[in-house]
Amino acid sequence: MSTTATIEAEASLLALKLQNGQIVSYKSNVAKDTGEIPIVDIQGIFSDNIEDRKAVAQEVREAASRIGFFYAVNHGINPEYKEDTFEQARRFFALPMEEKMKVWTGLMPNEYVGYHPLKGYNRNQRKYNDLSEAFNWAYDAQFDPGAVDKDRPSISIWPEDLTGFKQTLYAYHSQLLVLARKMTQIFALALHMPEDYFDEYVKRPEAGMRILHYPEQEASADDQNGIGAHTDFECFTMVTQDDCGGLEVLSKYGEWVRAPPVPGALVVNIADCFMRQTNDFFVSTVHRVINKSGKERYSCPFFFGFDREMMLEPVPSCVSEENPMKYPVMSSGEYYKWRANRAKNSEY
Ligand SMILES: O=C(O)CCC(=O)C(=O)O
Ligand SMILES: [Fe+2]
Repeated sequence: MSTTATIEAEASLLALKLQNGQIVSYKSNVAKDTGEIPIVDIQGIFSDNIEDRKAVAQEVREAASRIGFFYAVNHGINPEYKEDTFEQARRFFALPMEEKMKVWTGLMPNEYVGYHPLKGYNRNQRKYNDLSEAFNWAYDAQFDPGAVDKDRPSISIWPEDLTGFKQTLYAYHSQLLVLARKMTQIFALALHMPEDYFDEYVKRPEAGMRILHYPEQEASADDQNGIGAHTDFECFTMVTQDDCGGLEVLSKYGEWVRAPPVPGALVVNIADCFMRQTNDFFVSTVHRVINKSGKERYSCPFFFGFDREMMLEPVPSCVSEENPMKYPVMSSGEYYKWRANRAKNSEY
């Protein structure tokens, strides 16, 4: 089956068909600095005073419903975790191809874990394949300080002879997991729901993480992406960037907006499960990376979503008789499996 590359939709609009079936249009392929992505100081989420937590939730509500992206600062995670993770990323991606292919994601049907080779995908049907490689791993109850079920097996695959690799990556994963559960409560407040509304959904969360390596790109942005335009699958993502830049976000006005690194910040973005559950109130915004920094870029997204067993029922504050649910209800697990398969299918 052939899918759309960049097509001339109208006289001056460009369009893309995404892996989730959505068609998006934009005015120009050139990104701008518009300052549309807000910086949210999230320190108040740790306060014992509900009013402090609600104040952060209000800013999150605005960002999540307008552009679907924000920078979270004062999140409390020691920057050493990031540095240690990037050191492991450099070590892993420098391995010979045959070593990396021992944990190839193709060995794990229906799952997104393992190694995704350089130029393995062409998400937007560009002239050259996407110039990035990645290693993904999944939630492991052994490394979850809040685990309800420590013996639950994890689905990840790990390289054998890389001492300290798994431990270092999970050290950061655990920190982000704790923050993500807290942020889930803030998202509940942001939706004008009780703070514990999603607690049951995240006891056994979907909490995948990945390290990515983007070599310096020589081809033009019209001919190649680092990672092509896409939306994420889960509820929300927290991205750790290095200082190269290159992340771009598609605004609802059809403009590519740069999301440059902000020191110490995590980039938080809404993903498709949250958009579905909030009946499009939260927006899962299309994004991509093009590394024109002249340096090797590394990044580390943490994807947080609901227990695979839970149904993606609409959030009550987001539906009404006048605004009925737009999406069929399915379990998170069914949705992830569908998306993982589409993402790994090179036709898209
Ligand atoms: O590398 C980044 O900054 C973002 C990567 C990304 O969007 C993804 O892996 O889904
Ligand atoms: Fe993404």
